[in-house]
Amino acid sequence: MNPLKQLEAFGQSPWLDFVRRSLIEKGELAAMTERDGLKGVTSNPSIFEKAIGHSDEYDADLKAFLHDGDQGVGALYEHLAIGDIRAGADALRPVYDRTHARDGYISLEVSPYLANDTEATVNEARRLWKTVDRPNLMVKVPATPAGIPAIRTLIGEGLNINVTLLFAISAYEAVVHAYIDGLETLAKAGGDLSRSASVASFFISRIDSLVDKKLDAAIAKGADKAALDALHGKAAIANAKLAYASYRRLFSGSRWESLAARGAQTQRLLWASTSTKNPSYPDTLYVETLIGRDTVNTMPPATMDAYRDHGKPVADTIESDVPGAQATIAALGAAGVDIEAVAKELVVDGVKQFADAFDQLLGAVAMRRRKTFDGDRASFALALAPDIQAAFDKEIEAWRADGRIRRLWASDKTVWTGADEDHWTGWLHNVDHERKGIDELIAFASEVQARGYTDVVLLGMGGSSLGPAVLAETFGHRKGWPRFHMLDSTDPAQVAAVADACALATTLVIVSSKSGSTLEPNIFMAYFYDRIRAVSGDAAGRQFVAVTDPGSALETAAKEHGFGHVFHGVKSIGGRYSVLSKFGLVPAAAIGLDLPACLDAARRMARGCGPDVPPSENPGLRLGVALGVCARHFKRDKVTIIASPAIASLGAWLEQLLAESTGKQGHGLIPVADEATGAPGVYGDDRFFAYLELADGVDPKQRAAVAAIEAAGHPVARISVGTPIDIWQEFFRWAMATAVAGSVIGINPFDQPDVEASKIATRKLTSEYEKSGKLPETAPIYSADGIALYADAPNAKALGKQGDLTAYLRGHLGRAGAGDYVALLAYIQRDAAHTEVLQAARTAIRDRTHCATCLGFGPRFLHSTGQAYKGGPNSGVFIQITSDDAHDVKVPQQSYTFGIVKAAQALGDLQVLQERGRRALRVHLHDVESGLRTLTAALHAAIG
Ligand SMILES: O=P(O)(O)OC[C@H]1O[C@](O)(CO)[C@@H](O)[C@@H]1O
Ligand SMILES: O=C[C@H](O)[C@H](O)COP(=O)(O)O
Repeated sequence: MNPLKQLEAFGQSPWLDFVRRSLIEKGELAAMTERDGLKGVTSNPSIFEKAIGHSDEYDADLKAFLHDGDQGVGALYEHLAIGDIRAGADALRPVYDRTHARDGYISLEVSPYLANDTEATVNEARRLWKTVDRPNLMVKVPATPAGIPAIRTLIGEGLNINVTLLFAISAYEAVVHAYIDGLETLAKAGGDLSRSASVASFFISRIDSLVDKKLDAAIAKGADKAALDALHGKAAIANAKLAYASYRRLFSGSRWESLAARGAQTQRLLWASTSTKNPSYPDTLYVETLIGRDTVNTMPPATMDAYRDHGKPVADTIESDVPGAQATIAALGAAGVDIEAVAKELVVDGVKQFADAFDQLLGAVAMRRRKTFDGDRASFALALAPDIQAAFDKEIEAWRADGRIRRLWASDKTVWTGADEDHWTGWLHNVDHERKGIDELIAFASEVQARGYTDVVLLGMGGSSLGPAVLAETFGHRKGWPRFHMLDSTDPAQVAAVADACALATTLVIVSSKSGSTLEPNIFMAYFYDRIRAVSGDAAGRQFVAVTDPGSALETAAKEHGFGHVFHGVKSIGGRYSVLSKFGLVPAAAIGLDLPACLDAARRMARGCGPDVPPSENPGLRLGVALGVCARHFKRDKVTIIASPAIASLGAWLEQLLAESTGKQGHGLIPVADEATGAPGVYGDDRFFAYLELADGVDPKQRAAVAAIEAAGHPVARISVGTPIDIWQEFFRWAMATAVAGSVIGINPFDQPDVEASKIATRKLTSEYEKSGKLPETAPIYSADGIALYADAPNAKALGKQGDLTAYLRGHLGRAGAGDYVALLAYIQRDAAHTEVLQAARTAIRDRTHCATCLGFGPRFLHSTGQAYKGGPNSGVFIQITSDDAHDVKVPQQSYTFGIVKAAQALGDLQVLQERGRRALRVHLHDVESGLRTLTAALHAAIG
């Protein structure tokens, strides 16, 4: 007779410790119930890892499931695992019915990540129970200190529970008490006790593996070899015998009898971990010795095959020689091996092992999901030199080992500095939310078209304007939709130029400010309202919409002026992360983008970076760790962004995200956007390169330049962006990367403490102006040919007295050394001509000094890179460029002009840079055009 079948006669049920789709689909599982008397199945994360991660049996199902719509990695895993569990349950259903709910179960384990959280375990078990929806499911819950109360609750609710990771008799006894308590609760609630089943999975081989190791260590240290050798391979079986004795004792007595009288089943001991790990032990050791009435032995296929082949069943071996078992445990104690301590260690290790396996499993699913979606078009690769790679790997492992990505998604502020970061993580979850509410925006888009707007102007600063600007530049003017303009400058010429470029009677104005109190959008709004009122009269307000956080002053003003719409932002999303909320979506709607497609792309990345995607497969996390590690450990903090021409505008958005988020407390990333790409030799060792290549718009020269940079050993992140719509993926990827880099660097990536300093200085200057009618003046350190130079005492001293402009500039640039960057901060109109000459100067400076270079137009950069320039590392050498304005423009209802505001902003900015001990020189041009020519000629001469 098949020895497996004989076990039944001895009161033991053989279960299979293995799951695989083909086993069920091909009918093998059902066949085993006949052939081997198989009565149940157990699974665990390691088993699913082997099944799903190492076979292609699930590929077709995964593809089909994804074909119906994008899913997160956790959902994909569950789809596959639950498919198997349901099919397995159905195959075992005849056994369940035949044994009247005593046998015929299949087990599915709750996520091992929750092993130390009672409430989360309870919720997860309930969810799985409901989802699987089979009476012969057992939910596996570990016997950790947090798991035991969960077991009590779940039994009380009538769920079938397989208690896993049991090693200690004390824990086992606590589990039995929890079971009996739970049954009493269930009885009180009128539950059917006879249909409620539970097993207590006592792990066997793992005990021997650890105890044997400890014995070997003791022998190596000089303990009595013969005595200790005799204990090898004995601990687990002895422990099991004592557990079985406890079982007999605990399921007796009046308390139990009254439950039994109501039909309650005992919670059987299930011997798990019964494959022998030490090849010198017989392969059927943990079957032969553990036969007992009312028990289960779950065996992996190899053990089952071995037992079927040469097993020799003997009844009640578990009850033989219990005094001998006690003596073994005592002898182990005398040898310094405390079995309770061993058990504790094994629980911790068991949770870790399953969590590690789960990481691998989810990683494998994530990889398949990515391949299914992206194919070869969208990819992400890091090229890191060996020393950086080693530090990167270490950090990645640290994130994996403590589940930091899950903590990040759970808004655990200790991932960062423990300040108020938990209040600022709304962007993590907002894409789904916006996707659900998309109809409101689609209706708004139809209204924009129906009203026949020719132009749309967005008024806003930093995070409130740069995302929309990327969209407008990337997608261009779409036929049948308004042309897009953006105003984020107080330069009077720029303010007027934007308004003059619009047909004001048919212009839609989007006033975009989260706080609603930012100076610039408010004065832009006043200006545009006046101008539009002049053409549209009292109906002017209808041409305006506001995007702002609920209850802001802007919302109040919008209502007063009869704005067409007020769209709300989300308070827990800071400005620079806000493109994934109405701040990006309202302008996107107004210029005619396919909103569902935008959000689907963003959601794909959000899911790809999800809490269930382990670090090895998580693209946002990997990028963030690379950025953080390079800055923190290798002084490679100049994040140089190179993007395909069609998506080049992403650079300005990335700048504000990276700089304002990370540049503080003397640390951070200095983004370098729109710098001409050069040969490897022009770059210092302080660079990190991010190359965003549009699959449909590859610039071969750029690609070759990046390849040369990579070959020269600089760290490079290569991101392949499939199509322009995929920039929505980049919005999420980089938001995640920034949050992660912030954690690695050790700062709060959601505040901007140093922006406020400039704002305060500016406010002081404008109120002084309102009182006195002028801004404070200091004497220049040099003045000639329509140009004046200003510096505070320390900077003036460092520069010394020089004969001409070129000499001053030479001296100032000479202060930049290895690891420094040079930034041109231009408070002039941002137009193509000005950009071109300043870019040329920038390239020349970079090529000559090998320093990273930045170009910012004021006041725009104040809400972007300005934070890092003041709060980040003191490695900047600044040239501030200001000018007289040929034509100034009045700010309605104020005593000041845009020119005054701009001048006050520049002065305030300079003051703060100087207070922070930055190397800063102000160059004032009396006439912008001729002054710029003189300045750039002098700059070229200074470095020539
Ligand atoms: O949307 P708001 O509140 O007008 O702020 C604009 C910008 O100013 C800052 O608050 C500070 O620069 C940015 O973070 C933000 O994007
Ligand atoms: O329930 C089954 C257990 O998870 C399994 O038997 C553990 O076995 P192992 O120790 O061989 O991993």
